[in-house]
Amino acid sequence: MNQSCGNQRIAGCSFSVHPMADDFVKYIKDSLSEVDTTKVWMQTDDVTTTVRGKIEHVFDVTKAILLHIAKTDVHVAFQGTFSIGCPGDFSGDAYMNVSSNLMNEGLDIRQYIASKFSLYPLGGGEYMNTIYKQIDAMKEKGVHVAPAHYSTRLEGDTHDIFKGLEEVFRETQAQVPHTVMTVTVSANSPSHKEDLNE
Ligand SMILES: Cc1ncc(C[n+]2csc(CCO)c2C)c(N)n1
Repeated sequence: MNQSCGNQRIAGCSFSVHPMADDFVKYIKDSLSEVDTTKVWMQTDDVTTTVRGKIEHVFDVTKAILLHIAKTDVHVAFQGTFSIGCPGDFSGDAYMNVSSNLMNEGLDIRQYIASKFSLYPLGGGEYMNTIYKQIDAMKEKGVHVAPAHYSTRLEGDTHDIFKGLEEVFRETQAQVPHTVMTVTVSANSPSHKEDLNE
């Protein structure tokens, strides 16, 4: 299958948001319709939404959907699987021949989140070195980094964390044929003592 267009491969994220509110359907539907998704291929079903396109737009859209819900102060969980180079994926040319300027940069709010991410560099050799290098790199990106079982915990502002995750994903995918990264986020949790909005 054709995985590339020009010299960029198609990336994607399959994700769910879970707003902890009685009217969760409205939170989900509003966020999906109000965020600008014109630069990604998008499909929603009862389990997840999948967005596919250039790396920068996949991260821009997923971050914007999370922020759109979190800015209302509702407690929301996000779970996403980012992937690039999947042998089964194919390129949607319309979404690769777009400019790199982001469609949702205007969401200029500070939102504290706690997060855990796991990186899976596939098809390369020294996968643990790649992972350790990227965890170390994360420590230079202005977010709090702590070890966790099977993942690495990140705490900080949503923009800083998503920027860090995008850089980790981008650098890893340049080194191995197939990269998968899972990300779990909790925003506005009653467990959070620190909140950058206050
Ligand atoms: C990002 C995202 N996409 C899809 C779902 C699945 N889902 C659960 S309730 C609902 C609205 C009613 O159809 C949908 C689409 C989700 N949770 N988060």
